[in-house]
Amino acid sequence: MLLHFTKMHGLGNDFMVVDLVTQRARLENEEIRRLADRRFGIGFDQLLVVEPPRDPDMDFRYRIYNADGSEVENCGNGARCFARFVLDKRLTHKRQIRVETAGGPLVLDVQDDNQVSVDMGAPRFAPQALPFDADEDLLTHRLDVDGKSVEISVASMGNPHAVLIVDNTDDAPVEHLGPAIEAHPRFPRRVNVGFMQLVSSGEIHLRVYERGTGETLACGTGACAAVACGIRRGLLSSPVKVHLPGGSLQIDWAGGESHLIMTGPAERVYDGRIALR
Ligand SMILES: N[C@@H](CCC[C@H](N)C(=O)O)C(=O)O
Repeated sequence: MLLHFTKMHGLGNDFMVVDLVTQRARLENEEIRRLADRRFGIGFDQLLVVEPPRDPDMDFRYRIYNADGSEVENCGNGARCFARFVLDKRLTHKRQIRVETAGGPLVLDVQDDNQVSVDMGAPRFAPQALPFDADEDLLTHRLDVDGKSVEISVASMGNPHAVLIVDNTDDAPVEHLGPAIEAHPRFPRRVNVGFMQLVSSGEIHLRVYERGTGETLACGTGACAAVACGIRRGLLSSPVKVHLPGGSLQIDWAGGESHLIMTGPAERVYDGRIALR
């Protein structure tokens, strides 16, 4: 069968977006890995699937798969592309869209300048929220990696994040520490790893080694987690501009149980069809 899809990106974090409201398909793990391959397939960091909601108070169900085929709880850059996609494909006329994800509900707001703001919910720092093997909810934790002790903060944005502060993201040890922390036994469901350089109380540089994908040009939930950890530690104050290799996002967060708002662009690249095996 031929599956219609749209290739999109949010700051270079790229997606294959598939409408399973008007099409039928079974996308198994092996098929997703084949489609994600940048030489033998379409190539993407995440596959985003639009499904009808199971909860009548929601507009859609938003499902997310990493390039390695694993299904995950949340994707921030993907959420902005999801909103553009359902409007462009006329699956809704609403500019405020409520979606259910495996990590909880999200509210997506498409603005007049085509920027999309996403209510990402409240960050959670308790180790069991990720999960992370630690006795207490601390601002920072020590983690032994390859015989060295590194300082991390942890946060869940529906999906799990570890955040390290580095002097300069340009020469941060992303390729070495990223995979080692992603697969660290204290993170039983693996983790996304952010490397944050503080520029001022309202500006950071960030690189993210994503669980199930590797380093991407931008990670929306990673930006939210880094800002939440920075504000909680008293190092940042809202709003914070986050500069990622693919571009910049704005994150607003008043702290505590308040919801974090992420604002940034969402771009369509092309529409296509591909034969499924
Ligand atoms: N690119 C994303 C995050 C995608 C999921 C992540 N790799 C995970 O496994 O949790 C974003 O923009 O948030």
